[in-house]
Amino acid sequence: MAEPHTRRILVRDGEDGNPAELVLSVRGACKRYGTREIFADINIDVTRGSVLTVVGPSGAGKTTLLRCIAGLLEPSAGEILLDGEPVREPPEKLAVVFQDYSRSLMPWMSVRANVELPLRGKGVGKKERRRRAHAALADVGLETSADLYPWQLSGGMQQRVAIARALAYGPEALLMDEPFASVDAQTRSDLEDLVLDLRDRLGITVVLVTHDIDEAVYLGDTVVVLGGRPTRVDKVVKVPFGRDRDQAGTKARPDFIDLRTRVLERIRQARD
Ligand SMILES: Nc1ncnc2c1ncn2[C@@H]1O[C@H](COP(=O)(O)OP(=O)(O)OP(=O)(O)O)[C@@H](O)[C@H]1O
Repeated sequence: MAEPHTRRILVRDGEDGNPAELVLSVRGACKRYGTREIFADINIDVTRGSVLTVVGPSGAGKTTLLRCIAGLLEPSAGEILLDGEPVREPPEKLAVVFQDYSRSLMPWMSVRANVELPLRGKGVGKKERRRRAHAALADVGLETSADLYPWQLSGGMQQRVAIARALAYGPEALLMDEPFASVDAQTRSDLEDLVLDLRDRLGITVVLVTHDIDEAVYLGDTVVVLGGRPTRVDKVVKVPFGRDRDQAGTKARPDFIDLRTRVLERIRQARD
C-alpha cells in the first residue's frame, strides 16, 4: 500500500540489533508557546513497519509532539525528518487519526464518500477513488458497509471508517492520537488488534499516543515515556514480545505485567 520511498536510512534496531529502516526521526525538537517551553530536545527514531507508542503525564505535550510530527505545527527548534527529508507541512505519506471520529466524519456522506473525500481533494479520478476506498474499507473489515452513513454505525465502526480514510491515501505511517479513548473496552481491544493486523498485512508504520499503559505495551515495539519539565524523553522501552500478540495471552504474561508496572511507575515519577 505504501508508495515507494525516496531514501533508505538503516539503523540497528531490536534486541538483536538487526538493521531496520528509519522512517521518521524527531531530532532535538522543542516547542515553546511564548516563554513556556512545552517540550525540549526530543529525539525519537521510528523504524519502518514498527509500532511506537508514546505515553506520559497529562499535559506533557504528547498531542503537541504528534502534531509537530504530522507537520500541523512547527517545532520551535529541531526538526522532524520523514525518509530523511524535513517535514515542513503535512506530508502525503503521513496520515493522522484523531480520537474524535464523530467530528472527523461527514454525517451526510456515505461511508464510501467519507473515505473518498481526501482522494477527491487530491484530484484522484472517480474509478481509482472507488478502488482505493473499497480496498481500504476491506482492510478495516467494513467492505459491506460502504453505502451506510456514519450515524448508522457504532463508535468502533466509525473509527474504522476514519482509519480506512487514512489508509486510502496510501500512507507510509499512521499517526494516532488517543484513537480508541471514546469506545468501550471490547471495541477498544478489537481496534488495537486491527492496528497490529494492519501493521502486519500492510507493513505500515504506526506512532500512537495513548493514556492507556496496557495499550502502549500491548501495541508497541517501542514505548516512549515522556516526563519532566519541560518535557523530555524520560525512557525508551523496547518491548520484547515479538509480533505474535493476543489480548488474553500477552496481557497475562508475567513479563507484560512487569513491564506495564515499570512504565506506570516511571510516569508517576515523571508526574510527581
Ligand atoms: N496553542 C497553544 N497555546 C498555548 N499553550 C498550548 C497550546 N496548545 C497546547 N498548549 C499547552 O501545551 C501543553 C501540552 O498540551 P498537549 O495537549 O500536547 O498535552 P498532552 O500530553 O497531549 O495532554 P493530555 O494527555 O491531557 O491529552 C498543555 O499545557 C497545553 O495547555
